[in-house]
Amino acid sequence: MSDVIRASAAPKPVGTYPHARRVGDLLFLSGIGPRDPATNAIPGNEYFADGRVRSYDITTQTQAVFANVRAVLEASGACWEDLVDVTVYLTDMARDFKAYNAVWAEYFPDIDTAPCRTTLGITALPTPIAIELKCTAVVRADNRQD
Ligand SMILES: O=C(O)C/C=C/C(=O)C(=O)O
Repeated sequence: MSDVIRASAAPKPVGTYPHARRVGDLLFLSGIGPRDPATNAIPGNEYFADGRVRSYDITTQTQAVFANVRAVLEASGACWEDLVDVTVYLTDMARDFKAYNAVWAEYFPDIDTAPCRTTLGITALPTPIAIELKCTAVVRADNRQD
């Protein structure tokens, strides 16, 4: 038995999958990117006239994806500190790792409370984004809403 989470403050999924599923204390988030929840625009992207991405700002996208993760956590009755495992997908590891890693350090300054992390370089994501996160959280007992 699991609870389906739909987060109104997070970008609409691009397919038939929920923002998250809660199974007991475990919370599994779907992969999520930096799309703006209100406009669906991708922050930090600039485009050619034909719609291809001309340039992007990985710092802006990393901050935006963290905001989206936070929105899903909050809609699930969880919080930032509940994150235990994060897989990060980057479409250009060589270009973007350093800047993304610096934003990560701002959001998770303390190694003793930061979630586990794995960063993977991949060739493409379903929308023209440069970063996507796949997160798992354990909702603390004093934070549970049921
Ligand atoms: O949220 C996005 O912009 C793109 C992410 C999509 C997926 O993770 C997916 O379709 O599985």
